[in-house]
Amino acid sequence: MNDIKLALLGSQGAGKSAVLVRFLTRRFIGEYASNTNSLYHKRLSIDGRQLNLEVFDPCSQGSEARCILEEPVDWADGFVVVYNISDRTSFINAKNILRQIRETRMENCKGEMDVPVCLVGNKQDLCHARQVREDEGRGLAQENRCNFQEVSAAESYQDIANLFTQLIRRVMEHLKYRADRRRYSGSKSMAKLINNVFGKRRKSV
Ligand SMILES: Nc1nc2c(ncn2[C@@H]2O[C@H](COP(=O)(O)OP(=O)(O)OP(=O)(O)O)[C@@H](O)[C@H]2O)c(=O)[nH]1
Repeated sequence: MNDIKLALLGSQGAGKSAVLVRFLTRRFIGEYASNTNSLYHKRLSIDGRQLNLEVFDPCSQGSEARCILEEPVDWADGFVVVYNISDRTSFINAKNILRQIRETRMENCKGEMDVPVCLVGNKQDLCHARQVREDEGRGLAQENRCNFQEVSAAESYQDIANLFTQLIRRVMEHLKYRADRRRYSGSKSMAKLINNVFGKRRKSV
């Protein structure tokens, strides 16, 4: 069974809990406690594979709260970064969060392929009050080589289910890549060791 760890990041009130609860329960619940960190668990089957999904929904992060961010950035295998399409400040905050994910990951996992991230523009039902155009969201996602989806946690389940499914697939590929890489560098250093021990002896025969 694979363990997959995701973290949801974004501004206060962007709808992180609403998006996650929609995915986990198919329901929209209007209000959520926002002063605690929550860890959700779910067993899933994707492409015939059984998965243990853990999702970390931290209490809100302001753009200045780098220390709160670093914990989930180290822990998670993939990220959902949520902004509210009717709140430009939340979009700017999402931009900062994407940069911080990139920087923290670059420091910790040198040379690894990009960690899977999905940028989500929530509250699509509030398009009459839109402050962030869809192409701006798409452009930011392209710059950061991540997936992008506009959704409405209030109105629809399917888009949210699709984005989580795609993200989980990318996380599984990423974890496999990391495991293969570790195995490869392990066997390379073993080959080096064998060469060091026996290579010299062979030369002197
Ligand atoms: N119209 C609309 N409102 C939404 C949507 N998603 C969430 N909301 C509302 O936005 C508010 C904030 O939603 P939350 O899910 O608590 O947001 P959050 O990002 O988890 O907020 P914090 O826990 O404070 O960080 C709540 O009043 C939700 O009912 C949506 O798609 N459309």
